[in-house]
Amino acid sequence: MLSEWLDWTLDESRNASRQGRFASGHFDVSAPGVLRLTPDTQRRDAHACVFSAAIHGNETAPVELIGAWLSALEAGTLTLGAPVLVILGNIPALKAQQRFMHTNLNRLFTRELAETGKEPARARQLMDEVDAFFNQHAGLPKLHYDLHTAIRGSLYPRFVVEPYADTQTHSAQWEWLAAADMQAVLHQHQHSWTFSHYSKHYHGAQSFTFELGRVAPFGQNDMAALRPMQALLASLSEGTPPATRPADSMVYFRVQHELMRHSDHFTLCFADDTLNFTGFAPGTCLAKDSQNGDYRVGDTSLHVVFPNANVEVGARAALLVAPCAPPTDD
Ligand SMILES: O=C(O)CCC(=O)N[C@@H](CCC(=O)O)C(=O)O
Ligand SMILES: [Zn+2]
Repeated sequence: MLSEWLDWTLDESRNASRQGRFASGHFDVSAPGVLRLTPDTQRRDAHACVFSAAIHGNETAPVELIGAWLSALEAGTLTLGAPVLVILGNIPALKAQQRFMHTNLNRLFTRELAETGKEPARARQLMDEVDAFFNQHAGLPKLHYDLHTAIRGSLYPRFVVEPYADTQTHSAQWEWLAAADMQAVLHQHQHSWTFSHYSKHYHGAQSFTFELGRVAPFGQNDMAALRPMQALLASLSEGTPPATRPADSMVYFRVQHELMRHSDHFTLCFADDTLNFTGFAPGTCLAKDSQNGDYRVGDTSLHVVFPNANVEVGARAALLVAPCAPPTDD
């Protein structure tokens, strides 16, 4: 059964069907943690939708959200009208309830990937699945929502990262995101090789990384705050136009600088409980690195997002961002 897929993915010893029917379509499991849903009747407004979760294994709210949405399809309270590829990214990390096992899966989504190991192998498998899905539905507009939660609290608890790529984001997306109660948007300034970037860069999909609150164990997420987001997933999967709200009801930031960890002796100069989007005045020291020296804010204030001193050497330790104007119409 469809709603058992999540449990079955986590417990491969259990028997579950690899394909079958539900009220408004059929499903098949094409790889572990990869579920393809095909509608009996495709609606005119349908997108080819990719909904992914658990690219980081300890981010459980998106898994609960996908679970609730699958249950509605199973119960027939929601009708599938668009093809959807559902992905649970890092299954060993999801079982272990940790961000990753060996390396951060969400930095590996490039066709030039040279690394070997379990997470690189999983990244290759997921890229192949996305390629096959978008090729199968080449006549439809493409969309990928990669659902996450953030490690720390945030001045804007729900926000999206817009990956950097040539494809322009349609103005309707901002209105849908605002209606889904996203509070902020962060435009990336360079290629980042995340999963959402993969779909945008290689397939021209409308694509975002969503941060849906703060990391918490299963059962401890504030799912009430995610009802508007669930409504957006529901509309997209029904193939009906999503609710809208003015785009300028969200605040917008652009990445100015990616703060990298260059050495073993790397520290951030602010408290561990500093909220995402906290601003720092010109001249403030933000990081100390024995290899790279101190990093200080330049002439204009910067806000810090995803600060994490414990990343691998050579990895991103924070995004430094500045406010920008809301996008204008297409
Ligand atoms: O809270 C944090 O520090 C990390 C949350 C998270 O996993 N964020 C994504 C953002 C991806 C992007 O930049 O588009 C990540 O770091 O992979
Ligand atoms: Zn994440």
